[in-house]
Amino acid sequence: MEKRLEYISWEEYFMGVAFLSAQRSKDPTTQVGACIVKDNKVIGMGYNGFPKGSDDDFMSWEREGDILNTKYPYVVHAELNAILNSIKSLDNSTIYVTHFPCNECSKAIIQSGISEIIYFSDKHKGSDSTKASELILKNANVSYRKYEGNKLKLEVLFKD
Ligand SMILES: Nc1ccn([C@H]2C[C@H](O)[C@@H](COP(=O)(O)O)O2)c(=O)n1
Ligand SMILES: [Zn+2]
Repeated sequence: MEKRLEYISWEEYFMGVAFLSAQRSKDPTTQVGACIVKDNKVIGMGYNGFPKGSDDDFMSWEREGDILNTKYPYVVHAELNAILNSIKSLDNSTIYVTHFPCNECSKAIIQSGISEIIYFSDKHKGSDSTKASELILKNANVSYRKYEGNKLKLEVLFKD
């Protein structure tokens, strides 16, 4: 029998895990996922959400109004969750993210030892946060590039 040819590439696989992780997010507007990989093994995953133990029904997902009544001061970003959830040293690892990291996450990525970022969306390109990320990542020699896989959709069928 010939080997199966429809298998997905490593890049498609790990970006797929990042997008699957994003599906755990309860943010009604933007779901972000991250997957940290070393030697082709997943060593951390995360998605954006309120801190562990927070009462989801008490917290607000608002985007506007009094800052203290919005989600922004409280939500833990996907990249930081992936770093905090990781199971071993992140030195020279790669983080796959559904969205280009903000400047706060970029700082955490640099400090954790991650050396490469592969992102899918850069919809906030040109914003101050993205500009600051680009500057600080370049300065710290953390490389970043857009996803280059062919797949833009992966179907996961639960079957026998
Ligand atoms: N690097 C990032 C940037 C943002 N997020 C999260 C934080 C929020 O839950 C959401 C953005 O919400 P929006 O302003 O689009 O309503 O994305 C993240 O996890 N990582
Ligand atoms: Zn962030």
